Amino acid sequence: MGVAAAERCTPGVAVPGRGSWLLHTELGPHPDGGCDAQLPALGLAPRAVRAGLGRGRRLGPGFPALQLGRLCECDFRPDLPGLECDLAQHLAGQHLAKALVVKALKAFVRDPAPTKPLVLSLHGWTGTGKSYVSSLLAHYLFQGGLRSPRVHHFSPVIHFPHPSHVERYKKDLKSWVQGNLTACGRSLFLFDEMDKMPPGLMEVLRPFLGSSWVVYGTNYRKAIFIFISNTGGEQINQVALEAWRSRRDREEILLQELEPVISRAVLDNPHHGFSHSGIMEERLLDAVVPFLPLQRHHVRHCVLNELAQLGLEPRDEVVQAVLDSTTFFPEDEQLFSSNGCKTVASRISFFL
Ligand SMILES: Nc1ncnc2c1ncn2[C@@H]1O[C@H](COP(=O)(O)OP(=O)(O)OP(=O)(O)O)[C@@H](O)[C@H]1O
Repeated sequence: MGVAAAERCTPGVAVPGRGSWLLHTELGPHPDGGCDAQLPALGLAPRAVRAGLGRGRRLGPGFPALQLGRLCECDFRPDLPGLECDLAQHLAGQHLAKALVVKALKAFVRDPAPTKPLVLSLHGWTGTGKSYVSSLLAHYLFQGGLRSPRVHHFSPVIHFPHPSHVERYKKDLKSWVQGNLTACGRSLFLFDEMDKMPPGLMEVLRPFLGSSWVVYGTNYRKAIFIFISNTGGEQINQVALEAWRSRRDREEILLQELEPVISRAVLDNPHHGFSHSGIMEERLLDAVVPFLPLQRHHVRHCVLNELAQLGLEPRDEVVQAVLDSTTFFPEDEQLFSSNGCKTVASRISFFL
């Protein structure tokens, strides 16, 4: 998107950082009845509706399956132009992530009957925007954004399943996903800290991510799954560093260069949730999304974003103070921010 288009965008939205990533649901389906709760009012049994949707046949006069599909969109209110604008204005230094995410979502959202859920795996160094992009997706896809009852988070750091309890957690995780999808097929699942998952846990997700017709009587093909991890971050940084050393424009870095190194890093990491899950081997990921390390001018962009969020004018002395207090690597070139833009917000409040 050109600058002219970006200037026409609505102002950036307040996107809560990781600190406000609250868990909506304990393991188990969301307590509100979801779309199915609306169906008896129409004289329809949820099970019959799902069966009808599955076979694509009419359920009665005036209720073709597709109409019912729309009725069951819950909080799903996609605003892709809004997302594109926000990314163009506020996401710094991530040309590949921006293009990939928008392309994948456009294709998925426009398809009234997707053959499989959308599955994205985000990879990169700390503070480069993975959670930020996920929260923007939630905001522009679901009314209520991260707080929508259709947006579900799972983090091993919060749930902290002990390795010896994996079998029990597998059952819980399966019924959590299944229950939430039964309540609403249009659900977003965010799996954070994928590199800290106990081995074997993610295996239970495999049936939900593929293109099987129906699993456990639930239409799950309209769901979106996002997996987040730092695995592959070092390898992405290395490719970005080599590009810089050979004076290649950062925007010339191609997905084809990064995808294989990320996949290798994931497969080589026994602590990554995909390890032994079959998810990568069965090619259930629709996109591996790389996040590049952030340079000085990207951190500057983050500072300006943050000041605008606070309703403040850009102030050179604040921008400079934040940049001066940020550490960069590698030691010789001082090129990439050690923690991306992660500490920008807290540093600004210190220097204001
Ligand atoms: N590329 C970016 N463009 C604009 N702002 C960014 C970018 N990356 C990070 N930020 C800012 O920094 C904050 C922290 O980033 P975020 O939590 O998305 O990093 P992350 O990649 O998920 O890190 P981690 O791997 O440590 O979880 C964001 O809320 C956002 O304000």
